[in-house]
Amino acid sequence: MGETTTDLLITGATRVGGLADEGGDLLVRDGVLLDPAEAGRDGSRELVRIDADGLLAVPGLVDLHCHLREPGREDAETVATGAAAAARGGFTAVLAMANTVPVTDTAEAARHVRALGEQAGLGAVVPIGAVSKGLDGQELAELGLMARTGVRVFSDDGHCVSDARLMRRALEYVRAFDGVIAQHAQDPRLAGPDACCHEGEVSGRLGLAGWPAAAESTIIARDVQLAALTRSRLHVCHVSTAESVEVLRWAKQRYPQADITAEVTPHHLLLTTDLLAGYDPTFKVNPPLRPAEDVEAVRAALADGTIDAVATDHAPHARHDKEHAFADAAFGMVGLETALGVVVETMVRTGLADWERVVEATSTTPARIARLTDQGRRLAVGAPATLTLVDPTARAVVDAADTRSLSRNNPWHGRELPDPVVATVAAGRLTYRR
Ligand SMILES: NC(=O)N[C@@H](CC(=O)O)C(=O)O
Repeated sequence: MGETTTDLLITGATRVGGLADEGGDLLVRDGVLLDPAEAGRDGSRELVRIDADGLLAVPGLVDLHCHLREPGREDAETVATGAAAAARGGFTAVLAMANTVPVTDTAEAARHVRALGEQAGLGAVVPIGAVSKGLDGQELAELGLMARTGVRVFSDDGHCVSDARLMRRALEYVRAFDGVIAQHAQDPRLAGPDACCHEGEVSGRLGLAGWPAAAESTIIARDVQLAALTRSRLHVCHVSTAESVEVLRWAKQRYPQADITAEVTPHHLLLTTDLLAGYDPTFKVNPPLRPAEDVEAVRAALADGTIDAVATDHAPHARHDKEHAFADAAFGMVGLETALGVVVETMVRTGLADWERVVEATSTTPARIARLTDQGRRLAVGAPATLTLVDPTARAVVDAADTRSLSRNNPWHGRELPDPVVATVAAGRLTYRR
């Protein structure tokens, strides 16, 4: 962050992250946290104050998994609008999935996404590199060249790396530069090409083709063993079933030499497959919404650390891709602006997790998985001024039209949820203020 002439003084916040003893005032200058006693000492600097009495100050949120659609589908989202939605959601860094047009499968494509994020200036936009060229699951993409531009997370998300040999080679390859393979675990051979929801009682009643839960957990069972074999880093995207949780719990114990992590989305923490009864394609998502037993299992897994992190899988879609008969509509739902609210609703209000665990799951741990050294840091003097101010009690009714995203495929529309994010500061810059 460059030199500025304005300081930001945040007063009265409660810091989460074992630092309450350092007091609630925070002084931000040139992208760094300073001793608040310095505030106002240098008369040449302007001082902007934020009264944060009653608020929590947490390290800025980091999203391991979102779709920003640029290049190629700027009608659904751009890096700038996605970054604005992220800032409003309390995020100071987001990782942008590779399934753009063209795919982020070269060093140049990765540099382009990063540069678009820098232009937007609303927090870090970090490219995820494709595992396979064109996401076609056949040949490895330029993993090493992308790594040289700073890419550490590789994923074919939207597609499973279903070929076990390619998956093994990808895991072996990324070890050289401490990369991680983020897998969309779903065996494409276990369901037909028409699968559009969870296979079970609801899909049977509605006459829709489904994916069995086993399509997810069987791939995870394979991949954790490949991670152990290669002593590499595996991250499992959007875990959605009870069996997947059981496999992960076993694998983390069984293979301490492997570095296995997993994420869950906000929507899989709260929404169930019953919502499909009205055939509303807003609720069509991949992996699909599951029965209540699965929702309960992923919540418990997030609480006990079997699932390490929350990631949004923000998947904006233009109206003309989403407003179709259920079977024909695009998969995905937006989620950046509501993510923390859903986590508070499902984990904090239920007593399953405290704010320390929320900070771990939404900031510290995702930053570590993505190797972002200037994110997820304790809010202490000398650390990067990258933080989110949170009102732990505020609630609001979600309005899909009230958004910084270009898309409206919002499954929370009309629902009352916690509305915690009051302000976001990314590398010293106020990127959102309510
Ligand atoms: N998560 C989704 O439902 N959609 C994702 C990709 C995908 O996983 O299909 C998208 O890019 O739209």
